[in-house]
Amino acid sequence: MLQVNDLHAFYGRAHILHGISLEARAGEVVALLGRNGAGKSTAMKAIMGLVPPARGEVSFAGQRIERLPPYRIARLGLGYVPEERRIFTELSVMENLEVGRQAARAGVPVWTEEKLFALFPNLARMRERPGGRMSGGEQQMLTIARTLMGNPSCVLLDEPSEGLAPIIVEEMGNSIRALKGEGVSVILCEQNLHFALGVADRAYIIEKGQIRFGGSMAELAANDSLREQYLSV
Ligand SMILES: Nc1ncnc2c1ncn2[C@@H]1O[C@H](COP(=O)(O)OP(=O)(O)OP(=O)(O)O)[C@@H](O)[C@H]1O
Repeated sequence: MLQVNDLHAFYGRAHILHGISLEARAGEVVALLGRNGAGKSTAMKAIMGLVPPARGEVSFAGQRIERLPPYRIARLGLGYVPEERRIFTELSVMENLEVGRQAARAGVPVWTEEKLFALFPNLARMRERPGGRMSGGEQQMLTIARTLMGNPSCVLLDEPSEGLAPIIVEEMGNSIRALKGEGVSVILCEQNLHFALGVADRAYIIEKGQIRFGGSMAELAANDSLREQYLSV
């Protein structure tokens, strides 16, 4: 589905990603874990072409994408939800969703507003509400729902649980598990190991722009020293 091989990226002259390699298979939820500033967001931006990769390969749905502009990558069916929620505050929930609509893609789940409301029941109760009058958690769900309106086969979620109340974090976890149930692949950046353990099939740990671990959640849960060394727990 998505394969990253030896990816390097810079901000100006600052070398941030030092050759990361990772993959997400079809229908898999993969967590990219690491402390503040480890390079998680940059990895997602480099995959999406928002920070042009200096070296390395990214393949998505059988195609090389590391030289494509972000809008072409998105049109291939790779969705991206950045850390900062970018909803349209003046537009209603329904209108925000409409903005994300793309044509159906063969072999990929097709989303309608009603199907999304089943995934995010909170949103169903506020269809006409302007985005600016929603809580942070609701806005986060709306951003993910809008991305799904593009019928992606894989979505990159940058810290979906960040800043959310515990009950909303739980709902977010349910929604991500349901997404997987629909066959959508998910790669999520997280600092919250507990959240990742509840939703992901596999994890990578990134530190100083390098992958230090790749394995199952069970391996990670069993390895205290790994968690102490690289994660804020
Ligand atoms: N626009 C930028 N220009 C220059 N340096 C940046 C920029 N954005 C991030 N960095 C630096 O790149 C490194 C990796 O940042 P990145 O945002 O990818 O980390 P992260 O693991 O996602 O952490 P966080 O959860 O805090 O966003 C950090 O040292 C950060 O200071």
